[in-house]
Amino acid sequence: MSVEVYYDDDADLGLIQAKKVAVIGYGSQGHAHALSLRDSGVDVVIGLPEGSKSRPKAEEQGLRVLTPAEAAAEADVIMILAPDTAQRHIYAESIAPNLGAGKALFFGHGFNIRYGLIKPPADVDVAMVAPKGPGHLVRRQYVDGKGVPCLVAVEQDASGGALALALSYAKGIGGTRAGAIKTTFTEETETDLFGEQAVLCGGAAALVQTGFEVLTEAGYAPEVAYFECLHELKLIVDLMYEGGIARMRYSVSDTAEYGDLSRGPRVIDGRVKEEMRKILGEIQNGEFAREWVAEDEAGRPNFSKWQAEGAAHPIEETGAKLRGMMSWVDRPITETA
Ligand SMILES: NC(=O)C1=CN([C@@H]2O[C@H](COP(=O)(O)OP(=O)(O)OC[C@H]3O[C@@H](n4cnc5c(N)ncnc54)[C@H](OP(=O)(O)O)[C@@H]3O)[C@@H](O)[C@H]2O)C=CC1
Ligand SMILES: CC[C@](O)(C(C)=O)C(=O)O
Ligand SMILES: [Mg+2]
Ligand SMILES: [Mg+2]
Repeated sequence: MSVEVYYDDDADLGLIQAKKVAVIGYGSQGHAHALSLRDSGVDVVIGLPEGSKSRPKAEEQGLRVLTPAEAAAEADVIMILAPDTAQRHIYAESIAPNLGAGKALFFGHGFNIRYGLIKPPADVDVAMVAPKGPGHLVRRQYVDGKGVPCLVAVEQDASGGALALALSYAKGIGGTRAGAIKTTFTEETETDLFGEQAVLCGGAAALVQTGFEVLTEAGYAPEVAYFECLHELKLIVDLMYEGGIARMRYSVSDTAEYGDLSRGPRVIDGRVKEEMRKILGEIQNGEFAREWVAEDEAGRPNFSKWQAEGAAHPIEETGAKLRGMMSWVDRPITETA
């Protein structure tokens, strides 16, 4: 199945420059979109509740901050970049009363549309510009003249120009420098959730922690285990990022490559693949979404417990000590890039 990929030359920045954009939320993605759109010549206003701790951060960057309702009322394009679990409440209270024909509602991830938590009226454009990377790197890459690839999708095209507007927005945050792939809200939501659960966040973190545990429980030094299982992973993944798995295999020793080819499939075996399929099934049938919404409504008891357990894992203490000796590694995340 071939996909359509759009680059800078396929997108007209003038379309988004002609609109007023409200970015609701000023966290990981919100600050990146707002600052990069502003630097791309777009009129941006931020929507945050009174008392939000993000307000001073946005104001320090010279951005105008209103309440979400005021920002939505002023804007032609409303991009919701608040947490997925908060979006339906923000939409009901602040955005829906300020939507009208000719406006566009944008998302950075399709969760609320895919699972029917937000149902916009038929007379507005509904589109998505979803960067395939963490917000702080979206901003850092934009500033460095690079870009993080995006997925773009149109759920409702009331104006007839929703895709062109989404591509224009993607250009404004650097996405079309790397490539914007046209997809659907369903494909973005399901693949994004699968990727972060099974591979990028859940799978990778569990792999690293388990490798560290196996080595330290066998009596090896935590520092050696940290360098082996976490620090070097970035260097190995950098080679994959630059030239695929083949380039990583070209660069490592034959001994490593033989170990990779012969032992890798024993670690990530048929049982792991079957579990990945189950996880995908829970995403597709809505079970994960229902569980996550209920967990959030209950005050996130499991989330908080697991978060604390992760922070207390011995790999964190070892890593903090070692990273403290490498000033170039411990690069703080900022809201300005
Ligand atoms: N994190 C990422 O890199 C990626 C995220 N996405 C998607 O982008 C969207 C935003 O995620 P992310 O950037 O992680 O979110 P964050 O958790 O980083 O952002 C939270 C921001 O939203 C604000 N906020 C919280 N509640 C409200 C409210 N009721 N009204 C207005 N603002 C509110 C917070 O303010 P305060 O400081 O007061 O709490 C903060 O500024 C999600 O849809 C996510 O799936 C997509 C790709 C990658
Ligand atoms: C991988 C996690 C992510 O999907 C992302 C940075 O792309 C997210 O939701 O934060
Ligand atoms: Mg993602
Ligand atoms: Mg995600």
